[in-house]
Amino acid sequence: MAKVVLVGSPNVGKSVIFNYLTGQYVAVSNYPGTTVDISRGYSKINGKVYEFIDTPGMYSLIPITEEERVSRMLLCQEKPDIVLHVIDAKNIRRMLHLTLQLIDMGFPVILVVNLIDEAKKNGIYLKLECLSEILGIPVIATIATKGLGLGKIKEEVQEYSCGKPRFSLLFSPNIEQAIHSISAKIKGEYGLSRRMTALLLIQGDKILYALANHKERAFPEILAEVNKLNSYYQYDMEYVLAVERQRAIDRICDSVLEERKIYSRGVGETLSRLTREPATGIPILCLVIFFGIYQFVGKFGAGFLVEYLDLNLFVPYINPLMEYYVYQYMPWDWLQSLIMGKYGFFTLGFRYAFIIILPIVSTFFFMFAILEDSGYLPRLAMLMDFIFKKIGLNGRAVIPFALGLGCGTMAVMVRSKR
Ligand SMILES: Nc1nc2c(ncn2[C@@H]2O[C@H](COP(=O)(O)OP(=O)(O)OP(=O)(O)O)[C@@H](O)[C@H]2O)c(=O)[nH]1
Ligand SMILES: [Mg+2]
Repeated sequence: MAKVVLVGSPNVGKSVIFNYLTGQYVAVSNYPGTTVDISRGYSKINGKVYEFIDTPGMYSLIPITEEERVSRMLLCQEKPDIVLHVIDAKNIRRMLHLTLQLIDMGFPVILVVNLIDEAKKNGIYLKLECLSEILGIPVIATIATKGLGLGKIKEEVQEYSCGKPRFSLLFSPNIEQAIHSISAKIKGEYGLSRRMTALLLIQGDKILYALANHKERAFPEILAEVNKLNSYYQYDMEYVLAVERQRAIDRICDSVLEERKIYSRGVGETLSRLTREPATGIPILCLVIFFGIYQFVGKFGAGFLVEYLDLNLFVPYINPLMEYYVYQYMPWDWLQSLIMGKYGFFTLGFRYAFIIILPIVSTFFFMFAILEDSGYLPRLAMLMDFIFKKIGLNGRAVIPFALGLGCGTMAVMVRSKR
């Protein structure tokens, strides 16, 4: 069965596409890091069954987060027949880094340029045939949320014959020289092309170092080559390679980015900027906490609704009805106290769940859904990033941190889900 893996940066629409291709449902949200583990699904295209695999978002092949490690391991171990690299059309300059790395890894890549609608809103138009021509791989434009272009992915998947991509990025001569001599010394199997294995070793990839140390007899010589190359440069090799790759990407983008009209900022864009910048973002955060959480969840949900349900529903109707039926038809004292006693099933269980927990949880999730779907949470994460960086975390930690003030279990659950 042919295996198709969806990879790409966080929040580019991989899971929306996966859901369409397989008819399954995996969580989709506008918060990066929604998918934290791999999901598998199957789809029949023209009578042939394909296995599709959704992966957690990854920015680069050199993993920093646990999610990136999962995706990288999957790519190396599962030997996919096709890799669907899903990218955000708005940020093509940043996104093509991974495309070039995937090509260097030796994978048959199909490039899915998603969020075309958002790119257009930002005045970004792309000549995708030209991009496909330069890279020598199929390039498909999609708007996943509207289902546009997704049928084309199925067509390309079944038609894709793994030819050699036309584009091959050549680094500076001394780097190419080091890649050449390290590749020649590599004898082990790592699920990557030799070139990519050498490139990762040059960049000091820890996972590969540990494996190569174990597998390669010539590891000391490989290490000597890496150190020699490092000594030519002032910066670490990951940075040097990224800069060289970026130059190549900029050249590609010069012929692919059709026009870049700067429209006057819409209301959405202005709001987005205001929520991200500390001078305005922190007062907005205070307003969200005061009105959204304190007034709406605290005063309205936990105060007004709780009291309203108790005084207008339970006290006049449900309590007397329950008392009547229980005392009338249940003659046993123990059963009466089990249901209606001070700590009874009705008194403490049902009544508390209905009049206390339900209004609080409903108003909280209602408010949370608004914050999530409006796109406020990723902006809050960006706003908080500079504070959290000081304690070795990033802005995304704001959610489990805030939840942890109320309930440790929730915080741990959210952390492990995102
Ligand atoms: N406007 C627009 N929004 C999109 C498009 N595709 C996906 N989205 C939205 O982008 C957000 C992210 O989608 P996901 O499918 O969760 O992204 P993902 O790549 O799986 O993200 P991670 O699991 O975090 O790696 C969701 O809010 C989607 O509704 C698109 O083509 N246009
Ligand atoms: Mg996802």
